[in-house]
Amino acid sequence: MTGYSRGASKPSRPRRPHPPRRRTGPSRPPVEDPARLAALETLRAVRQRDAYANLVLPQLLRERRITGRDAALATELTYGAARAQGLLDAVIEACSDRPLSEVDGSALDALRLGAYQLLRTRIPAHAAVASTVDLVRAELGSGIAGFVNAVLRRIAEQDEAAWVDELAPDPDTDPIGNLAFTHAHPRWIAQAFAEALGSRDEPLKRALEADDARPAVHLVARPGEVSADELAAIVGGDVAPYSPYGVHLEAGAGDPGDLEPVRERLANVQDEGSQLCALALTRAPLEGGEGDAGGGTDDRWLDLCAGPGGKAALLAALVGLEGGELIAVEKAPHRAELVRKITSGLPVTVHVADGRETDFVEGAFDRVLVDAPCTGLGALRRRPEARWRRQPTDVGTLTKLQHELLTEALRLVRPGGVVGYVVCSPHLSETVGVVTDVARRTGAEVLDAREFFPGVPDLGEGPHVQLWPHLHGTDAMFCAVLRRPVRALVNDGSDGV
Ligand SMILES: C[S@@+](CC[C@H](N)C(=O)[O-])C[C@H]1O[C@@H](n2cnc3c(N)ncnc32)[C@H](O)[C@@H]1O
Repeated sequence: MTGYSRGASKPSRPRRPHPPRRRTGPSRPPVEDPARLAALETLRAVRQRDAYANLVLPQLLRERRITGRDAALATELTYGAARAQGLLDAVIEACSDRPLSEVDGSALDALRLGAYQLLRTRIPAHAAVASTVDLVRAELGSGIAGFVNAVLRRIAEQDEAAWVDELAPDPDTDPIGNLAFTHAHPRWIAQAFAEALGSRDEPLKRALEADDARPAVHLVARPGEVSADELAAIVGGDVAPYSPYGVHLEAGAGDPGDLEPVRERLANVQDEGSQLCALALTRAPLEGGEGDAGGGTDDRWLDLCAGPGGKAALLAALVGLEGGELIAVEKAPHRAELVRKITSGLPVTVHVADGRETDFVEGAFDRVLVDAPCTGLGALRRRPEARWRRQPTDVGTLTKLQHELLTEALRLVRPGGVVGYVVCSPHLSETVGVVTDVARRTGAEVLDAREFFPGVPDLGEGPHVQLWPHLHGTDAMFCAVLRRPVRALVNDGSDGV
């Protein structure tokens, strides 16, 4: 399986002038190629035990003291091969004498690593093939090395563009499938992007292209501690275009966790889109005067899905400057612990609880953030293997939870208070679908969220905001802002969904 549905137009296989040569005999001693070995082992962990490449690889690099150019090479090859997996698999399958399901898993990892070097890097073909084959021979023996050598040599016969031309679905009959293949996305995800963008041509192409590139790391300066200008000067980055607290680092600038301001808790790693969505919640005007129940206050904020705590830290720093406090709720205990760590020193109380079943009284908060669990289709750039792991069936389970959390948030906010609903996904079921339905059922007022993203261009027709990598340089975050009416909330008795 390659992850692409090519339907009736399954391509003919290329000619194979050289049948695979099977080598036998004694294995060579282990190769001295720490970068590729680390990449191969990470790809194996991703395949075998559903590991996350961006957790496994940094740990391997640290343990083996792999630094500098070797670390950069290992990172490029691992994340690149994980991201492009479906495209690579289609090419590998076209060059193999057996279906992928019959290829040994470890050999497949090596083939992905080799194919990525051949198709998507400037590493000379002979070096890409030889280094991969050496690794396989040392790790798996000469027999498998011969097979890998034969497949990689066939892949090397043409470049990525030629393979795409040969294997991608016809752009005239299946434009979305063609763009999905070309930019290494599963078709259903490209389809979801197309629906959110209202386009199956140039905007979709630009969105998928940007989503396939390595993202820059963004930092957020902690309000009240350091300004974005100061942070940019300290870390050698650029002040972000839209977030007053944001700083962009150069791609490949090393581990941001090693930066002194991050170690000293003056700054955190946080995508600029996440910063903007958290800030939107703080910018929406509240209603209700001193005489109203709970009215006139703005000092008790709630983050209903807080882990690992990036937005909680930003919100807490801001509410803290005004003498208020943030309550952070997180269901998973280990993620609640991360919230405690990242918000230490800030006015935050962390509760381990299900956000749908807390002990808080109705109307207890002035502002509530629901940064709901979601498919994460908006942050695929940052999670290399995620696009091939997520399934369309994940969407239904998540939208049910999203409905329930947003409904509860509207109960917990005071009349006249505001709720920010945020997901890191452009999938319409998780975004507009959830908000429209909950607003209809509860009678909550949907505000024009674009007003709370000052200076940010290309925000479309509103009232919700959908950010995009190709338009804003951020993750594809979605943000809606709802206000609980000063009159009572409607309860239509249904559980939603
Ligand atoms: C998108 S993440 C939140 C990211 C976070 N706001 C940040 O900026 O770092 C969603 C979080 O919700 C948590 N979660 C899932 N189901 C939940 C529930 N029923 N109640 C509360 N938290 C939940 C997940 O464990 C996850 O940590």
